Amino acid sequence: MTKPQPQDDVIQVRDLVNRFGTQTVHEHLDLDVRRGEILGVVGGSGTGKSVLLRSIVGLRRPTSGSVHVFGQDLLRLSPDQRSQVERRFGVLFQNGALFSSLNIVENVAMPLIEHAGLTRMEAHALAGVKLALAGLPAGTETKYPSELSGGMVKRAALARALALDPEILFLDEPTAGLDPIGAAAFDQLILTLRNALGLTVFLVTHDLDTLYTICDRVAVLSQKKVLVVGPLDDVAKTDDAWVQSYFHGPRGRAAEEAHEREPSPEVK
Ligand SMILES: Nc1ncnc2c1ncn2[C@@H]1O[C@H](COP(=O)(O)OP(=O)(O)OP(=O)(O)O)[C@@H](O)[C@H]1O
Repeated sequence: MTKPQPQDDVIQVRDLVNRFGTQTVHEHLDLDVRRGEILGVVGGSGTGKSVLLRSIVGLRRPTSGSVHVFGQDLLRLSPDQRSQVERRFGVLFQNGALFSSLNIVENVAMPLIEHAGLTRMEAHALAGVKLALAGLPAGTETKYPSELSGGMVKRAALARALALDPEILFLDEPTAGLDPIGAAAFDQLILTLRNALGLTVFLVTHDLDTLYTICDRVAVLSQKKVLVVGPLDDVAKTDDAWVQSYFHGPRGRAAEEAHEREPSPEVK
């Protein structure tokens, strides 16, 4: 008989506390992220979704508690060891965060030159592949971020996040500011990339359509912790005022009905 295997978690957050002065954002927060899943993280404004993401990727030292990514605590590693782990994940921040003084291909090539030691020519060739993977039309490589639409900037930033072939992709509000058609296309791109590359995706979002269309599990941040985490249908039944008004308010019902009309065949 096969011995049951422990859950294959790539991220483990335990007893996390984050305070800013007298404000407590997280109090004893626990969360596991499973290999290969798309986890949607939701919660009211200011519940600490971005602070959680920043704590996991090592950009913020929590007040207390622990965060392990691939079993390693980033804040306890030497700079070299840390850089090895950081190469295994890519981050797409809310505003895209491209360098305005570099054109698109230079933006994507930068991590390949800095972290993978490629020559400029090699990095530009590979950056072109990543841009195509992210769905950037040919001819946009030499444009500057200010010359592209919001949707294209997101795709370019996604290409940069994918530059080093990460195993985990962190996305902070990826569809914010996109029109519904652009947002739906971006959702499909994330799903396709996860399915093709086996990525694990940690996705902070307010977008109900994204949750219904591509997320395997949803984590709700409320009352300074993860109030509930699980498949969306289970989470939506939680007896909590915010959960009920979010999932069963007019926008929640519209997203659910749209999903029932056109369920995504690709979600695991
Ligand atoms: N560097 C900081 N200094 C002080 N307070 C901060 C800092 N970063 C975040 N906060 C506070 O922590 C709280 C959580 O912020 P966070 O950006 O994580 O919320 P969020 O859930 O992502 O919100 P939104 O959905 O509006 O983006 C907010 O009250 C914010 O003001």
